[in-house]
Amino acid sequence: MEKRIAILPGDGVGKEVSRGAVTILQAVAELFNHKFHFTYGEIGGAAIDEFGTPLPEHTLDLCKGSDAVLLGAVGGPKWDVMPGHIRPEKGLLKIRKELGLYANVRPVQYYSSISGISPLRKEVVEGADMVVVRELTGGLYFGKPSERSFKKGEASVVDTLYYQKNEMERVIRYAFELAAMRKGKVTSVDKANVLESSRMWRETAEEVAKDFPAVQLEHMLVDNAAMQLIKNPRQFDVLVTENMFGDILSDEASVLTGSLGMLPSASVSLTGPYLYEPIHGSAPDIAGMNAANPIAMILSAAMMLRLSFGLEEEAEAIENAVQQVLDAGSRTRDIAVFGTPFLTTEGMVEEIKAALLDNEAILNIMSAYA
Ligand SMILES: NC(=O)c1ccc[n+]([C@@H]2O[C@H](COP(=O)([O-])OP(=O)(O)OC[C@H]3O[C@@H](n4cnc5c(N)ncnc54)[C@H](O)[C@@H]3O)[C@@H](O)[C@H]2O)c1
Ligand SMILES: CC(C)[C@H](C(=O)O)[C@@H](O)C(=O)O
Ligand SMILES: [Mg+2]
Repeated sequence: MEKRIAILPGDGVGKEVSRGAVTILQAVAELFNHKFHFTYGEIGGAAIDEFGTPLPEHTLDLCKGSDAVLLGAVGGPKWDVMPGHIRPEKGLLKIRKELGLYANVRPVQYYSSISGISPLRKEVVEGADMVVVRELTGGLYFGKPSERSFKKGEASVVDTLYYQKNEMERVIRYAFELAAMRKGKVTSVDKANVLESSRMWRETAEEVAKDFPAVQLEHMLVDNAAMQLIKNPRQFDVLVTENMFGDILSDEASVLTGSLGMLPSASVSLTGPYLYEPIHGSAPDIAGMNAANPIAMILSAAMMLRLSFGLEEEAEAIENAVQQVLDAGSRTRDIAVFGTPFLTTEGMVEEIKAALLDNEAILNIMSAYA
């Protein structure tokens, strides 16, 4: 198979983890005899520095002309003080809007070999397996009016939570389709006791549910959902929710796995290429230190192979390699028990690559950690 993949490393650890994902994809191409053409584009702070805008036209064109897009992360303190309120994050919001990426799919998978890393008790997190489906091109992030150019000292400010019904309908439908292939339950998360938009969200969920008689629908208020996620995470299958609620709940859900560095995502559209990115940010506190966990990015690449290219076996090969190195005891700092040895970003990528290319290699890793 021959595919064009746009790589947008972005800022901070985004650059380090996307290098890792490309290494793994090259190994997959070699192993399974595919041709992946990687073309690099700028986004976020890196694009501001070079072109004065967080999403240059040529980056957008590159993405539109590719079969899939892999994105690292954007942002960092360097650009928090930019004049004219040019923010790296605006590039991310714009690419999501321009590519029509209406649903952001964030699987939260429990790995038994690193269960000790979560601050939650093993009995609570064991077996947790859910997907957060986050609406991605509407809601509070995109509603107008919005005073994105708030200036210090102003006495009032406005952000707007706006949705058209069809924007709710398509993402909720996606969640139901996903649940029908999984455990058959959708938890629709809203704030219907306060927000009018949430009342429409609830009504829409009820309407979509009629087309999926085998899928159970429950409604949950977002504040309760935040609590239930860490109290009893096994109750969840697919959660579907507004843009900002989904942003917050998915970072929270990463605590079940032990680290933000473990959670991949896929953003799907009705027409153009899908975009894949870890859910974490540019991690300025560890950027440039070869310390980031590349697994979220590598698992995002696996999601790309499965969802965009239909390469199920290849996706599974990556996921199995990740599972194997974790089972064998390989750790980056974020998932290492305090005081125990850990690998660099590159070290982890090399071990995953070795596991992918040669199952024998994993035995050597295991003996090294024994
Ligand atoms: N999709 C994106 O591009 C994205 C997502 C979130 C935040 N951001 C941006 O990133 C910048 C920093 O934001 P933040 O600090 O709130 O969130 P962050 O996700 O960058 O980091 C939060 C914490 O998680 C850790 N972490 C994140 N990814 C990790 C990884 N792969 N391995 C190990 N540890 C990891 C960081 O070290 C930090 O302690 C901001 O500018 C923010 O806007 C971008
Ligand atoms: C950087 C920011 C705009 C972004 C978001 O809120 O969508 C991030 O937190 C994410 O989760 O991808
Ligand atoms: Mg986020």
